[in-house]
Amino acid sequence: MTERVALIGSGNWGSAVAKIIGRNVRKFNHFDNKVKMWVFEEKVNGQNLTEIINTKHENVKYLPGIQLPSNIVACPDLLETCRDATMLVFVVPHQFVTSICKQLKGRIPANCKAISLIKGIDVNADGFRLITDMIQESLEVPTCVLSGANIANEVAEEKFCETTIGYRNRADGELFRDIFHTPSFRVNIVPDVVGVELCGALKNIVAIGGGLVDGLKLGDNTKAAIIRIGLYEMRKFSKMFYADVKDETFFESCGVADLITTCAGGRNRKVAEAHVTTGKSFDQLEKEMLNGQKLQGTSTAQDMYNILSKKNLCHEFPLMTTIYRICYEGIPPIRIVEDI
Ligand SMILES: NC(=O)C1=CN([C@@H]2O[C@H](COP(=O)(O)OP(=O)(O)OC[C@H]3O[C@@H](n4cnc5c(N)ncnc54)[C@H](O)[C@@H]3O)[C@@H](O)[C@H]2O)C=CC1
Ligand SMILES: O=C(CO)COP(=O)(O)O
Repeated sequence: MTERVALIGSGNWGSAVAKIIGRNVRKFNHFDNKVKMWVFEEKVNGQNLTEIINTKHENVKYLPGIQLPSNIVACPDLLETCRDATMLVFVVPHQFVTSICKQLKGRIPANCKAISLIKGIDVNADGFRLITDMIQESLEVPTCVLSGANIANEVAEEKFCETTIGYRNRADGELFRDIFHTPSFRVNIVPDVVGVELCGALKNIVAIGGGLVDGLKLGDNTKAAIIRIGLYEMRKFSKMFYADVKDETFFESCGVADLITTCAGGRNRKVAEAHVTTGKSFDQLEKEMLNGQKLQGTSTAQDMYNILSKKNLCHEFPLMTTIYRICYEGIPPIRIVEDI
């Protein structure tokens, strides 16, 4: 059977993986060579971003300077992008997934499989859900996850790194590995969707902590302590809510490696550092510094705080709780070391 891949999202990470997927589908006979990529349409210098991508083969706004393969076709219509797909790659900021799933519900082929590259969780009045569960339940498609130490610009420049795919069904994990694995983007597949996904979501909160430490000029030992305590709280939270999460997962690229890279070079780190040095709010800095890209760590800190406070568990997660309070209650950033 010929598989047809559709990409849902075209930001910084979405565009970097488009480069990989566009090349990889050409290497195998079991993939259609054309890959449609849904673009949230916007004007860039008066021109539609989809038109720019389809003529210049470059996402000039979200991944400038990187050539995309010509078989990546930008499409502004979500339903048209996914109409005949058999493999859906979700790669949008997590706040947009609910509305995307609502639009796609009942409108995709029955034999579809999905993978989420999204780092975040979904919190509502009843509790919280993994993004993979949300996709799987609303679209009724088996859903894997991909997460790792993968700063998009470095991946797009083909600097070596690793990543982790979590699968429920091994055949799906292997099929998705085919479209992502390259010599410079090494994929390991593991049977722990929940562990891989929670690592990716929760490390963004710790990355805010890493940036606060940088802004306060507390040094490398303090940063390492934040990373260690963060890893501990990530594992504790994951196992508290999902007893089957595996310890080994925290040693994969999605675990300790992603924590290290994001605390060194990610957007969450950069904006948190600027929050300390300028005193400006995270929302304002996101607009000023990221040119349309989205921060995930602050809203995930809020999501996690909502979960913990409802269950009277904040005292068991002092780092995550303090990061929330710095972001949303305005307590002084130095409390990151005083309150843990
Ligand atoms: N950028 C990176 O280095 C990495 C990002 N990720 C994760 O990938 C996911 C996607 O992030 P990026 O591709 O970096 O996105 P981004 O933050 O670069 O870009 C934001 C995207 O959201 C779109 N958008 C804006 N308003 C929208 C709306 N109302 N509805 C739908 N889309 C809208 C924009 O058009 C743009 O494509 C996130 O969960 C992120 O944590 C994971 C690994 C690396
Ligand atoms: O997830 C990432 C790297 O693996 C990117 O992190 P930021 O969103 O903080 O840039």
